[in-house]
Amino acid sequence: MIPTTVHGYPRIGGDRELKRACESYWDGRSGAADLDAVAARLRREVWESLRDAGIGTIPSNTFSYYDHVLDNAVLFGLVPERFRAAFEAADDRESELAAYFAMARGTGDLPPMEMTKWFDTNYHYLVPELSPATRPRLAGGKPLSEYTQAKGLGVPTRPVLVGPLTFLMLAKPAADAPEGWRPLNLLDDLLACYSELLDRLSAVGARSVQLDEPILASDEGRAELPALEHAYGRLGAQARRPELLVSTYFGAIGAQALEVLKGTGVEQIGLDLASGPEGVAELARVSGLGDKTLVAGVVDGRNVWRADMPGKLSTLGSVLGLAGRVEVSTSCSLLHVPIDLDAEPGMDPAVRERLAFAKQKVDEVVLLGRALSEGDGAAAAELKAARGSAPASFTNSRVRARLEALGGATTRVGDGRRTVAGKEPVLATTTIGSFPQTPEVRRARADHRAGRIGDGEYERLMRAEIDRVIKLQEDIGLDVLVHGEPERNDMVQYFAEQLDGYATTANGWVQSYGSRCVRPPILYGDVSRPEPMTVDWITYAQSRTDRPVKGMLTGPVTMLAWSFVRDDQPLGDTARQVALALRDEIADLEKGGIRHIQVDEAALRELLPLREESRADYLAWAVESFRLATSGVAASTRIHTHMCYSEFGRIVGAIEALDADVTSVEAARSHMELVGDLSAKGYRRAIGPGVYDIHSPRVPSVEEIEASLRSALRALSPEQLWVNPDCGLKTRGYAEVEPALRNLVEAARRVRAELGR
Ligand SMILES: Nc1nc2c(c(=O)[nH]1)N[C@@H](CNc1ccc(C(=O)N[C@@H](CCC(=O)N[C@@H](CCC(=O)N[C@@H](CCC(=O)O)C(=O)O)C(=O)O)C(=O)O)cc1)CN2
Ligand code: MET
Ligand SMILES: [Zn+2]
Repeated sequence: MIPTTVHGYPRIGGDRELKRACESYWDGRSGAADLDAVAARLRREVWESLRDAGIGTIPSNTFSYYDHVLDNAVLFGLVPERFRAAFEAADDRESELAAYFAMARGTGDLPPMEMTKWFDTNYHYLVPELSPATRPRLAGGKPLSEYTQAKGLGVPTRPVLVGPLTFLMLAKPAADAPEGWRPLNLLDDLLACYSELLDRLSAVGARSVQLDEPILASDEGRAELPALEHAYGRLGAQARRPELLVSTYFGAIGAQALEVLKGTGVEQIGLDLASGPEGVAELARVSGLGDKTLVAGVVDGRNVWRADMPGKLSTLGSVLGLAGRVEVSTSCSLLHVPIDLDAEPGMDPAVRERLAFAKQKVDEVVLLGRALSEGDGAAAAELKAARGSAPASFTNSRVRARLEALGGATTRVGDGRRTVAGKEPVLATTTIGSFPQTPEVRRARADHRAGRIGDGEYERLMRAEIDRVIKLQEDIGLDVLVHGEPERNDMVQYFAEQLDGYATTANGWVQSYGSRCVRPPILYGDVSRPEPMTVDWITYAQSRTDRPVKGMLTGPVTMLAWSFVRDDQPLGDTARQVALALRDEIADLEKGGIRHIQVDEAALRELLPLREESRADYLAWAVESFRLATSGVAASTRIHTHMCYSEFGRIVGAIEALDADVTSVEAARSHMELVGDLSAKGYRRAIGPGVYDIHSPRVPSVEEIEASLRSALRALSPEQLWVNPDCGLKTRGYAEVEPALRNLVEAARRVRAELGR
């Protein structure tokens, strides 16, 4: 029998039980015991469903209350200094959980750990903060207790940990670390802790342990081959330990890294054989893995398309002779896909029959294992149900003809766009778009969806909300207003619901960070806009005030990044179709009298390829599609854009090339690093480096915001500087948002006064 496994499984529960349990615990509506009980049940459900599906080796420790990188930091006592006392003092479950969630979410006085994207996915992890003073130690027992829980249920499992190299390379030096010191300097100390843990896991009976090293798919990871060799040389040579699976994913790792791993004592190597042909080629280049096990990641863990079974079988066939043993697997954890397609009975069958969510992917893995061991005959019928080519109805020739005709005509007629002076005050204040999605707003949408209220009533409620948000902003004294986005369930899904070529799900939730989830839409065919999407809402908001209201749209890159996208044409072609729809929307907004239009490219940095060699091509289509969307406007119309996530250093050129007048960016959790990046590279447009972190419930003081503004002004001219939070306010409550924005406006006023403006 060909063995099977998966690298990980969604942990939120089919009905988002984990989200509800956490939020209820945070609100004080339930206690630690309730939360732990939900968690134990969710873990059990995953293990049992994998077992019942016929998966051979089942992973454990893939569960997390908030984030698995945070869990790994806590496991090894790598807690930021400001949380240390509470962490060390925790002596019962309540205080332990309080210390854990404080790191993730912050407290009244303490800012949370920085959050950033997990490689090129929409999942966020918490960034460990390390310094030479940090002493790793085996401080927790989560992998042990989860292993034991599963064993008690009769399910032997393979505990999963973030590998030492990936963990250290994703960490950042704490503020007090000396210049030039790298977290990787802690490798030896940390390896000692992994060793101790492996020893203990072996003692409780674990047969194998999975160490995830996706960093090897990036250029940074590939540059650390000596560290790789050292780490796995050492762990591999350990006497008492379970078998080691070093799992790599999000791309091929290069023949050199593979050669290094092959030379160590680890028994199993996991390779991503789904993201391209390189994986198999590299395996051949190193002449196979000898007697090691190849965990062959053939079923793509990141998209929702059904696997091409004959193709997968042929890939598996080609690697069978290249390892001592081959285990069929997904390319990565299934964390990034929704749980069950069966929860989507309402979806268009023509689309639905082409899809596989986590549960269906598990079945694909099992089927491949069977077909491989018993010959294709055994599973012939199921194997034939391969995807086939897309039906003609997914194509829209009008869109294709229009794009063809437009060609490369995407230059803006810009004059004076870059001088802010005269149009808005210096240090103009604004927000990123969304205001709190209150329980009332969400309930109205749920009622509307369920037919409990009609279109008229829903529209009335949303307009009332817009009235409130406009009034509040006038009262606070913001310069450029927004309508608050109350009518949007999500900034991507909302548009996908109105575009042809896109399907949306009712229950296809995927974790984004902590308890926050999204339902990524599915872009399956040519995209077009049957009618205006936002014009009524925005023009309504503008009719309620004399101040300018910004229209809000989601840009092409972000529409793709946060969706599951067809894989039968280059992403750039798909982006152009989305851009064309946005171009029409922008023209309609302009016709409606809207003078500021923001096109969010929140995910521009996130989608940057992990390998340098693919970046220029990506940035070219990313910039081109943004300009296709925005270049139709008059010179007097202001184009804004917004990007989440810092570390813009390497894409400053592309940001400049977007040709947006004003760019607002996340900077609060990463302490204005980016302002330095931008000014060092000669960035001259207007920019709004977020002055406070919207991911935390903390209200920033006037003085704190003033300090941020002064620090930004060391690198930017007053004309260039806009003042705004670092992202949308949808996840916050009014109790925090109102004082925070009042402080923001006051801080801008004081700094303007200081400048005599
Ligand atoms: N797609 C996407 N990716 C993103 C972001 C983003 O905004 N969108 N932002 C960045 C950070 N990530 C985020 C991800 C999710 C959320 C978020 O707020 N998610 C909401 C759900 C948003 C949503 O879809 N809301 C729907 C459904 C809400 C819902 O759960 N309704 C209840 C019923 C509610 C009631 O009766 O009161 C239900 O269905 O059970 C709506 O408002 O219509 C959540 O998890 O709570 C925020 C940021 C990066 N990536
Ligand atoms: C995740 S980026 C968010 C941008 C969007 N306009 C908002 O304010 O919510
Ligand atoms: Zn944002």
